[in-house]
Formats: sequence, structure tokens, C-alpha cells
Amino acid sequence: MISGTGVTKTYRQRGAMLGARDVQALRGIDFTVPRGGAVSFIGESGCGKTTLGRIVAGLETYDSGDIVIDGTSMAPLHPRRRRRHFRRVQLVHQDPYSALNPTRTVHQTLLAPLALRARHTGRSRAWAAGRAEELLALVGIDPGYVLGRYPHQLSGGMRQRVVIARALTVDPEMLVADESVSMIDVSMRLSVLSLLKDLRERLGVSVLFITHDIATARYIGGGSELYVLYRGQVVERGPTEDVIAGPVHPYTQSLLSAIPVLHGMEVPGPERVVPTEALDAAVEDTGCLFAARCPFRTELCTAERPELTGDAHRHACVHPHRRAVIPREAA
Ligand SMILES: Nc1ncnc2c1ncn2[C@@H]1O[C@H](COP(=O)(O)OP(=O)(O)OP(=O)(O)O)[C@@H](O)[C@H]1O
Repeated sequence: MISGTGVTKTYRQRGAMLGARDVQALRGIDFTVPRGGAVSFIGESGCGKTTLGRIVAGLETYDSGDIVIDGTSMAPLHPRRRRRHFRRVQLVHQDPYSALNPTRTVHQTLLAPLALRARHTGRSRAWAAGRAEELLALVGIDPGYVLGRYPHQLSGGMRQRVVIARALTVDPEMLVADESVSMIDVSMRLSVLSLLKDLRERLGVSVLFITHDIATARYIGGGSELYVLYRGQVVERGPTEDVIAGPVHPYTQSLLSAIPVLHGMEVPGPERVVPTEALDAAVEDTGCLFAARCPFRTELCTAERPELTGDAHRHACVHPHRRAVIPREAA
């Protein structure tokens, strides 16, 4: 199991004298990804999703809070010792064009980490070569066809699968799939999502999805948990189907109002709001981060920052109102 408590991250900006503001990318994030489970973080551009994914994969530092990997707390560990634990979490780059070294064949790409593992575990080079073939078969590509090829000789979908195979070379406990930087088209995205679903079932590897697209979270569905991130704060979290069918926070409702596969809300909610930096800068730091854009705002909203409350389905809103969403097919 991999979890985080109170994870914060602020990007310090140079030129504060000239009015540059530090960016609070994450403001105390708690999350839990059970072994073999799936969790999606959703939010619009700039909400902090990529920062969180990079922190969980050990590629970015955090200011406070903690990440716990299989019961080991990362905070007190020396960075060099953390690295060993963070290897259990692999980031799957969803930009297959830049994720692979163009000067290496697929064979070289996979063999480098596998040969290292073989050395550490007293296995042979033949084992590493065999494992490379096994992993390619596992992600649904013919090893005979791809092993000797360079990335530019492969289709985008195949490149994406090679990226996943490379992530699997270290037998990770969790894959972090950051779709916000995705450059692949919709049908390919769906095939990658179904591959990740399949790997969850077959290998028991857990998956953290990072996306701006609620349709992706909906596709992952069954048994997963959805976290809605707004300006570095989780404003709603719960079982995916539950949050999508009955969002409570006005921000989640505005995100859902833009989804073509949904008909609308039984009780009208807010229309989608397009974030602007200027509006963000004007918001008071004390109140609800969404208050400036919220159609249900009252004085209470600017007085104090709401915390997440509730049981399985939690929200951070002082005027919670569940609005049932009617799927288009049922309307
Ligand atoms: N290296 C950095 N230095 C300064 N600010 C940064 C840096 N990386 C991210 N930020 C800022 O932190 C905030 C969160 O960024 P992040 O990339 O995590 O958001 P995101 O939700 O993934 O956005 P996107 O979907 O556009 O990638 C943004 O305001 C961004 O401008």
C-alpha cells in the first residue's frame, strides 16, 4: 500500500520584489492507494496533478508531510535510501515520443534495467533477455517484431506499450500514469487504459491515474477512488461511480457539467468555469479556494478554508449539496 499524508509543495519564484508569487502547488494532500487498487486524481491544468505524480514517483521533492511505501515512511530517510523504496513506484510517461531514447533499440531499452537487476539478484544475462521478451508479451506486443527496432520505427501505441514494459522491469508495486501530458489520440488512450486495467488484474500492480478528463476516471470505474484536485487541495474524494453520479462540491459539479456523456444534473449545478490566473491571484488565502468562482458562495465561504468531511464520499464545502447526475443513456 502506498499513502500520503499532508503532502505540501510550494514552488518558490524568483523576483518576489517584482510581484512574482510563490506557487502553492499542493496544500496538504492525503491519499491511499491499496495494493492492486486504482486511484484517479482529476483537475484542470495547474491544479498540481503532475507535481503530485512526480512526488509519488520520487522524482520531485516535497516540503512537508510524508509518503509511506509498504509501511516505510520516506520523510526520515536519507534521499539515497528513499530512492530504493521509490523504485517500487514507476511513472509511465504518456508522451511516447520523448519517453524513449531514440538511439536505443527496444532490446537495449529493456535490457539495461534488467541486466542491472540480474546482477543484483545473481541471475544470468540469459534470464534478463528472456524477461525482456516476457514483458513485451505481457503488454501485448510481439517481441520478435519490436526487439531490434528503434522507437521511430514503431507506432505510437507500440511505443507506449514499450514504455509500460520498461516500467515493469523493476516489478513495481504501483504505476503512475500521468495523462495530462498525453500526446496520444483517444483510441490509443483507451487501449492503454485497458492494458493498465489488465495489468492490475493479472499482476496486482496498483495504478495512480492523473488526468484532466473525467471520462478517463469513469472508464477506470469499478472499485477505484476518485480525488478531485483544485488549486492544490483535494476538494472531493470518494468511490469513482459515486462522485460522478452525485458530485457534492460545486467545482466537481462544474467539471461534470462539461461532459458530453452525461445529460445534466437533476438539480442544476454550476456551469463549467474556466480558470484564469488573474482570478486565482485575487482570491483570499483564508477562505475556500473556489469561493471566487462559486455561484453558491456566501460570507461563510470566505471566512475559513473548509476541510474534507464525510465518510467514504468526502467533500470540502460549507454548503454541500449533492446533485444527482443523469447519464445521457438514461435520460
Ligand atoms: N518547476 C516549477 N517551477 C515553478 N512552478 C511550477 C513548476 N512546476 C509546476 N509549477 C506550477 O505549479 C502549479 C501546479 O503545476 P502542475 O504541473 O503540477 O499542475 P497540473 O495540474 O499537472 O497541470 P497540467 O495539467 O497543465 O500539467 C502550476 O501553477 C504550475 O505553474
